[in-house]
Amino acid sequence: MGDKKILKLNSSGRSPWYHADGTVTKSYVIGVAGGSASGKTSVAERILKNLNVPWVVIVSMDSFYNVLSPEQSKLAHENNFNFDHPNAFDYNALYDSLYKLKHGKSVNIPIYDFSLHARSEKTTTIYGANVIIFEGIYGLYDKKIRDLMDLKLFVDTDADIRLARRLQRDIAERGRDLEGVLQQYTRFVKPAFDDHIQPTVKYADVIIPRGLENVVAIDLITKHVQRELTERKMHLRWDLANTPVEDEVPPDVLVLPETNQIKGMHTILRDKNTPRDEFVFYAERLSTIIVEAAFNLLPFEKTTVTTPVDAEYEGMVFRKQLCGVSILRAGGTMETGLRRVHSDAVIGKLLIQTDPSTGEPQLHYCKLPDNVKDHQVVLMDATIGTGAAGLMAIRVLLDHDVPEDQIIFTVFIATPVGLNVIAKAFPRVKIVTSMVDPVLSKETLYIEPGIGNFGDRYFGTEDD
Ligand SMILES: Nc1ncnc2c1ncn2[C@@H]1O[C@H](COP(=O)(O)OP(=O)(O)O)[C@@H](O)[C@H]1O
Ligand SMILES: Nc1ccn([C@@H]2O[C@H](COP(=O)(O)O)[C@@H](O)[C@H]2O)c(=O)n1
Ligand SMILES: [Mg+2]
Repeated sequence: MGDKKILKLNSSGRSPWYHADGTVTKSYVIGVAGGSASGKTSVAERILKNLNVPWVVIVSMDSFYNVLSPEQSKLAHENNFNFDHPNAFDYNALYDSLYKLKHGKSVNIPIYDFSLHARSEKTTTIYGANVIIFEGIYGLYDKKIRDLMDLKLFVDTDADIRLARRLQRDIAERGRDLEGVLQQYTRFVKPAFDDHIQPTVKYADVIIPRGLENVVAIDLITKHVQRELTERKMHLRWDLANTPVEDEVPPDVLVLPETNQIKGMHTILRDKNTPRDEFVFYAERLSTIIVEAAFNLLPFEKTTVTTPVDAEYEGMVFRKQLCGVSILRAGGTMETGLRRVHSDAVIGKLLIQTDPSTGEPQLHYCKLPDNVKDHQVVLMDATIGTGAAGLMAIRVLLDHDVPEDQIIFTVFIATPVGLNVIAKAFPRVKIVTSMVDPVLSKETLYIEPGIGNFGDRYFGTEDD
């Protein structure tokens, strides 16, 4: 079994947008170059904040410094290694990572430790992105890397201010002393800037004089990127205040017919006074019906069997492998239903937690069978509210090479807004829900009338 643990994702989310013809809307890549301590990292962070769109990541060139030999490491600790020469970086690894990210694949980015002059043990896993902000002194140096960029920026800050800031920062944050910073600066940093970094300004689309202070330039850049994202239809937000509300259920979503039986089960499940054992019974009964409906969408083949009276019966058989993937915890409530319908199904699990204040999802745990791509996947959650957790779960499945049309997403309740978010991003994923609830509260992100916290009611953890 493939077992990945993602400790913390230090970005504001992720996912490129997949189309019905299998093509991907590539991530929007912004390159930020400039001298050391010109404000590249600060500008990248400010753009990320001001953009206010989901799934923006910053990739720093520092993560791609070449690994030093013991001799080079010794020189580095004596401030005698040239970290400012263009050859100090691994451009191939950098290109591979940016290319993968731009095309919706996940990457592990090393985290650099300036005190050790080495990559730390930790890496950050990034699952694709809408916007990638790539920053570093040689951000615009390599042609192949430049060609991945949609927007190229150069931060232009006076040399004396750069030196003053570098002194302060490197002493406070990078374990250096005054003498060492000055020695490194005069010997390597300044000449490299003049000879190699400053000349890359010619590749920039926009020069930002004074970096972070230049509020007007940052504002113009932010607006430009937002416009570009809107044109590429990558403007979906988790902040529902700015999300256009869509009342219509997308045409391809399968909503179970509202029979008395379904309505009766919903009545029991939605009633806050329903005791837990009854809740569990009806949740499992309803999940069985939902999974049965999902099964009808799976590919069956014709087959012939012989009956006990030696007659032939022309029937249908499901020959594919089935994997149920529950979005923990609430998706686990559908597992019994899945097993009742198909006892051979293997189960995968994703722990995705949504920040209640922003509605933004984070992937914390991922356990999927190694060959998940060869399975028909029934993705299970209790509800689709904003659609954020579902989007991330689908993104993770695609990243494990599960074709989009091999995924069926099953839930008890969905909102029109969440259904639209998912259907637009992943039009070939089939969605099955037993009911659609009209309201998703913009304040609390609760579904109304809703069922309450499905996981808590099912697992009996309401008082935890
Ligand atoms: N406009 C600014 N005013 C004051 N300090 C700044 C400004 N911009 C950046 N800094 C500080 O200067 C240092 C260098 O900025 P940073 O963004 O790390 O530059 P770079 O990534 O280009 O090396 C950091 O300590 C940062 O907090
Ligand atoms: N081990 C290292 C690696 C790099 N540097 C210096 O960092 C500068 C690049 O980072 P910025 O955030 O300042 O762009 C570069 O000028 C190197 O001199 C280092 O000191 N030690
Ligand atoms: Mg920096």
